[in-house]
Order: sequence, then structure tokens, then C-alpha cells
Amino acid sequence: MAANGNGEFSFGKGTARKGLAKIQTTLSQKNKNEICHDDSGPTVRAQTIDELHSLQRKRSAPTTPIQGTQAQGTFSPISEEERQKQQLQSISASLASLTRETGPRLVRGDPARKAETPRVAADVHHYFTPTISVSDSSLKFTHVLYNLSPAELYEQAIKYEKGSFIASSGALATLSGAKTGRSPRDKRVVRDETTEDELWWGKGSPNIEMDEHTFLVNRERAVDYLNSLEKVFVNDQFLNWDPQHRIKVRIVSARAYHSLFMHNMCIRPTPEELENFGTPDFTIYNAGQFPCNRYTHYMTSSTSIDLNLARREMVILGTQYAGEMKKGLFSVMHYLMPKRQILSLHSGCNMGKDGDVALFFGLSGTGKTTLSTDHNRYLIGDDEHCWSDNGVSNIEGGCYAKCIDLSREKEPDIWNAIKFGTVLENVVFDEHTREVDYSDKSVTENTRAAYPIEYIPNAKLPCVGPHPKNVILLACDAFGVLPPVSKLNLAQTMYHFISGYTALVAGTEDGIKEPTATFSACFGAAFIMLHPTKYAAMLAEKMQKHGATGWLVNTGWSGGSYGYGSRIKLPYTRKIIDAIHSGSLLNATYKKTEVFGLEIPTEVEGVPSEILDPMNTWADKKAYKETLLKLAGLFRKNFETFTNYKIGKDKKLTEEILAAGPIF
Ligand SMILES: Nc1ncnc2c1ncn2[C@@H]1O[C@H](COP(=O)(O)OP(=O)(O)OP(=O)(O)O)[C@@H](O)[C@H]1O
Ligand SMILES: O=C([O-])CC(=O)C(=O)O
Ligand SMILES: [Ca+2]
Ligand SMILES: [Mn+2]
Repeated sequence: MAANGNGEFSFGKGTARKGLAKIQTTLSQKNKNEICHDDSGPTVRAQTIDELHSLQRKRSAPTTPIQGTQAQGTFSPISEEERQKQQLQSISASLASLTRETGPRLVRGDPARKAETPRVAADVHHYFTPTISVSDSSLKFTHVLYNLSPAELYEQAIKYEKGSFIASSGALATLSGAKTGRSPRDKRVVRDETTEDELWWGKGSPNIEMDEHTFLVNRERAVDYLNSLEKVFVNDQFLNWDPQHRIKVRIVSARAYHSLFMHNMCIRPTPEELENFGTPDFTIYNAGQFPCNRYTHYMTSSTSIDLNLARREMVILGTQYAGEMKKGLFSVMHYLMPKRQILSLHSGCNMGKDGDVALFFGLSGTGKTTLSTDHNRYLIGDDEHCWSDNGVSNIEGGCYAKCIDLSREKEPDIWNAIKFGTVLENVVFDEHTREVDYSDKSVTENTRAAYPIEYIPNAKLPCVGPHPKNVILLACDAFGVLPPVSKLNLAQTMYHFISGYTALVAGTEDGIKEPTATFSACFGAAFIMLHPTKYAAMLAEKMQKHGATGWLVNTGWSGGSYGYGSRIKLPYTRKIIDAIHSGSLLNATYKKTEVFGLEIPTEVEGVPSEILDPMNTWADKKAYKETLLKLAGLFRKNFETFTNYKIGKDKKLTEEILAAGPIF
């Protein structure tokens, strides 16, 4: 093989030559110094070590030509320098204290590499209007690390963040700190004249109120903290693959881990899109290392995640768990999208070769990521989607998979996605080989991998698809009484969607250590902003209009409750899902279960028939019946809060939904 001068390699024509072809160097032999040297190759063109280092890194070319300086005589709308200045001004405006004259002084680049920062950055302070009341914070510079690449973020993390390591797979192993799951009780939403009427407040609602003033107190705390740092990370990215309904988000954070996480989880702009980014639609101030002040009104712990819809801002204090940013933005989408008649969904989504789309609803740990990541289908997304008149679109640009007990055999695509660029949260690894032990729960059960969706080989890019054909409701039933699969009519689908039942799997929400039965409206009460019946009505309308079939799949226990039975084997669940996708399950023979009135198939290819009716798997039939009635009672009690609401325009549907629950 030889270099042909074009940077390509090819085998020499005369294959008669034995062994490897001689590698030709492109450097001319003429200009070499007449100094004694060994003949292993030419020497570098640098006089000092600094010069050598400067050779190593080539400045990225501007993605659009700098008109006016390069293209002589062309009208120059904006120079590269001007563009960078505008970017910094925009970020400075984001980071401005609301009580001082101006935003902080910003420079681009890593403070540790002052000598290397581009000239434009060093000059930037000239562009800012002088402050009238000079404070210490306006005298210092805050360095902005703007949309860094994964490689740069790796370097930052490894250099400056304790607990950051390169795992043997190439992923960045990191720690999220004291919090290893979300803190839903510390979420606050500003209640003002608008949100007062629009949002869901009170019992069962995730929206715990705070006033505007308190929000500003926390915002100031976060902004002051961030500005006090030597450097902050800024990500400008998008949400929603539907170009008509794309949202621009800015995330300001203090950790490379957070910046890389969001790089992976949000949609990554192209260089051209970044140049024209302009003002973000929504901004997150993540000051997670810094606590909130517990003397502040409404604060019940040192953690606070505050959402202000009017200001389009979110403030994070006292938790470094990155999922807060992901799910905080999801909450925002649950507000913005329904305003545009678009349904936002806590669901996974994939598409078959023939274009058949399936949604996978379910609470945390029920299998959205696991089952939507299917080697035989195109992945549209694993967790957050929109369903509009155009079809479905993923909100995110990445996936966030649970890693506990991850195995190469059972989840090969997720396993292979854990490589360079992926953030691995809170996993344990061998201190020498850096080999991850996915069974180790020493830090938490809620170990996670965040990777860009392109890391899944059959990702559907762009992440959009036609209207769903199947709507699969996943429940991880710790009681072990729900059948592995049931076919639902529309009223039953709505009943189970509003109920949002599962056994919460340990760890994702802070403080939960064992599976416990839980109900979470729309399979995501922690993130919805409007009353659940609003989303339910939209889902019913869309399912009806597009003829989608509902299914309830229990990915939880069989043969007894948690502690007695065991979790349904993933290969069986996959077979069930295959039969739903292929349409074969639609044509199966069904029988109706008692109490829940669920239609269960008598046979599914590849699944032992005796497990399809859970009663068969319990040795103690009396215990089964008691447990079934206990769960039915919990369903009924939970649904009481919804009995006074009308769902959609249709009174008939509302009555049918109320009748679709357990009868006993
Ligand atoms: N029968 C089964 N079906 C689905 N998942 C199973 C099954 N048995 C075990 N599991 C495990 O359960 C977990 C499901 O987690 P998954 O990441 O898919 O949750 P999720 O619904 O995407 O939650 P989140 O919203 O928190 O991301 C995985 O660790 C998977 O290996
Ligand atoms: O938000 C998280 O931490 C993970 C997640 O997807 C969920 O809980 O639904
Ligand atoms: Ca998931
Ligand atoms: Mn989720």
C-alpha cells in the first residue's frame, strides 16, 4: 500500500513485488538542513516546543467563507469576527445579572490556554459598554467554552472534574455527585396570571408553585455562581426534529460532563445552523454544584429546579444529575407543543421496514429504550416524541439508556453505542483496565449511558416518521398479575394511559430503593404541565383518526409478586413486540381476563403459552386472586381523581373510559 499523493492509499500496480510497498513521504528531501541526522524521516518545522504544539492543532475553517476579506469586492454581511462578537454578546446577555448594569465580560476559550486563544477572543472586551458601577464580577472575565466537541469536552472533564475517566470502551465515565436520580419534589414552576389558568396545579400535579420574585432570587444565585467561575460551558442546540416546530435551547453549565451530556441528548446544529442561531427560545442555567438557599421562600431542601415559562428559563441549583436538564426541557415541550395542537409523549418510537410506526409508552425502567432499540427496526427515538398532523418526531438527538446489568447479548445495539463520545454515569469500573462492571450498583442502580442517536446503527435520520400504527403501553407490574400482553380497545387504552401504572424501578427518582406500585398520569406525570385529560383527549383523537391499535405489555413480574416470581424474560417480551409489529398478534385467538377485562392471546410465537395467562404461573391461586384484587383496588382508587373530567368532546368516550377499568 502506498500514499498516492492525494492522501489516498492504494496497492502498487506491479503486484509481483514481494512484501509491503515502500511508504513514500511527501516532504521534499531538498530543503533539509545539512546537519547530521538519522534517516528515519524529516524533522518537524518548529524551533520551540510551543511552536511544535501550535502545529498540532489546525484552526477549523469557518464553515461559510468570510466574505469581504477573502472574496474581494463581495458585499460582506457579517465577518467571522463580527459573528463571534455577536455570539459572545448573546451569551453575555443570557448571563447578565438582573440587578447590575451589564452582563459579565466573556472571552472564548479555555483559560488554561490563554496564549493559544484566538485573537478575536482576547480583544472582545472592547465591544462591551463600560460598566457604570464597576463591581468585582465585572472586572473579571468569564471564559466561555462554546459548543465544544466531544474530544474537547473529554479533555476538560478529565483534567478538571474529579471522577471522570475514559472507560475501556472509550466512553467517558463520570459521577453525577450526591444525586443519582431526579428530584421531583424539588421542582418549582412560576405561578403567574397565565400559568395559573393554563397549568395543572394541586393534588397529583408535578407543578409545585413558586412566585416570580423567588424565581429571580434563585436565578440571580445561579447566574452569580456561574459568573464567579473561571469558565462556563455553553451549548446552543435544538429540540424536535420536525423543522416546523423546532425549539432553540441554550444550556449554560459549569461542568464538561453536563455540556457533553446535552451535546449528546439535544439535536446538534450544523455549523451553518449554529452561525444563524440567534436568540435562544429557552435557556437553562445549570448551577448544580451550588445549593439553593434554604431560607428562600418555597425551598424545602438545598435542591431546586425552577421553571419560568414567561421568561423561558430554567434554573438548576443543588443537583448535578444531568437528567434534570433533559426532563426539564421535556416539561417545557409538554407546555409549548400542545399549544400548537401537537401531542408530546413520554414514549419510545421505532419504525419497521414497511414504514409501520410503534410508540412505546411507559414510566422509567419499563422498557422504552430497550424495546424501541430493535435491530430489525429503525429507531426514531427512545424517550420523548411529538405527534402532530405530520406524524411523529423525536424531540431529542440522543438516547439515555439504563445500564444496570447491561449485557452485550441481550442489548447489543445499546452495548455497542457505549464508545467514544458516550457519557457513562455513575458506573463502576476496574481501576486498571477501566473495564465497566455493569452489575455493580455501588454508586446507584440508576447507572446510565447518554449517546447520540447516530450511535445506533439503524437510527432513522432525520428522526421523524408517519402516524403510528401501534401504541404499546408498557408496565413493569411488580405484583405479577398483569398479563405479558393484552390487546386494548380505545377506551381501555385511554384508561391505562391516564392511569400510567408501573412498579417504579429502583433509583431513577431519588429516594426510591425498591420497586413499588405507582401511578403516573400519561406515563409521565412528573413532566406534564397541563391536566392529564388534555393529553389523553389528544391521544384518543389521534389514535381514532389514524386507526392505531393499543396494547398493554407487562415487562415486569410473572409467577408471583416481586420477591417471589421473576421478571419476564426480555427475549419473550421481544417476541411479543415482534408479533405486535408484524400484525400477527392482531389475528390471534383471544380470551378475556377477569377483573381487568383484558383481551389476552392464547398463543404468541416464541413465547411459552402457559405464561400468557398470569394465573397459570402462580402456584398459589388464592394469593393470585387476592393480589389481583389488591391491584384492581389501587387502580380504582387512583382513578377517582379523574372521574369528574370530560375527555375530549365526546361524552360517550368519557363514559366508556370510566367503564374500562377493573370490574370487581
Ligand atoms: N422483559 C423485559 N422487558 C423490557 N426490559 C427488561 C425486561 N427485563 C429486564 N429488562 C430491563 O429493564 C430495563 C428497562 O429500562 P429502559 O432503559 O428500557 O427504561 P425506559 O422505559 O427507557 O426508562 P427511562 O424513561 O427512565 O429512560 C433495562 O435495564 C432492561 O434490560
Ligand atoms: O429522567 C431521567 O432521569 C431518566 C428518564 O428518562 C426518566 O426517568 O423517565
Ligand atoms: Ca429510556
Ligand atoms: Mn424517560
